[in-house]
Amino acid sequence: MADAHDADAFAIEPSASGRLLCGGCAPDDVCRLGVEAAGARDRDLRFDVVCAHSWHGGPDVAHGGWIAAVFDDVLAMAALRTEPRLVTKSLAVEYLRPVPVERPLTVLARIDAHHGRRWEVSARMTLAPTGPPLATARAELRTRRPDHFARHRDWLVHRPPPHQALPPES
Ligand SMILES: CCCCCCCC/C=C\CCCCCCCC(=O)SCCNC(=O)CCNC(=O)[C@H](O)C(C)(C)COP(=O)(O)OP(=O)(O)OC[C@H]1O[C@@H](n2cnc3c(N)ncnc32)[C@H](O)[C@@H]1OP(=O)(O)O
Repeated sequence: MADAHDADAFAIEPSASGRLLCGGCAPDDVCRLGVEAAGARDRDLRFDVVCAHSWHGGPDVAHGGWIAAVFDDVLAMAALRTEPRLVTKSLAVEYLRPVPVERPLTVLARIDAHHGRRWEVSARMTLAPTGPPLATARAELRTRRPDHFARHRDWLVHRPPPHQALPPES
């Protein structure tokens, strides 16, 4: 994991059990969103996904934010095999049918195009093992510039949180 002095050394590496996990999930070696990589099929990466009841938004149906987060995760993973230093630039989700909680789901994700730092990726979510789409997503990813996190920290250091701001001059 990157330390405070070299945030740009941050890159996803397989966890103890071989999973590719984000920085928040890696210490516990489990994806809190319920996403498990399940292999490749033609151009698609396949993921087994279950929405825990705690992520419900309506009665026994998934919160749309959980669906978007799952897509963000799998779309990054689709490109991660080639490029470990990515960020999401844009993400568009189509919510087509309610997504049930506590039901096995399948998500297929693929790279549609790649030019330089720019990646276009897409994914679809169905009931497992297949069926009509419940939701689909498209995203544009960027390969991070080498100083991405350092630039962010430099930018932030000049914008302290309000309680640290200097009192107004009397
Ligand atoms: C938190 C990171 C996690 C990464 C993990 C990924 C690996 C996956 C791993 C494992 C499986 C788990 C999956 C998890 C997946 C999660 C993926 C995410 O959700 S990533 C988080 C959400 N996305 C962002 O935080 C991007 C925020 N946006 C940006 O940083 C920029 O807009 C960016 C890089 C997308 C722009 O790229 P350009 O190529 O279009 O343009 P340019 O020239 O680089 O920058 C344009 C302007 O944006 C600002 N900007 C760009 N980068 C900046 C930076 N680092 N700090 C401050 N400002 C920046 C500056 O104003 C700049 O203009 P001036 O250079 O000043 O003229």
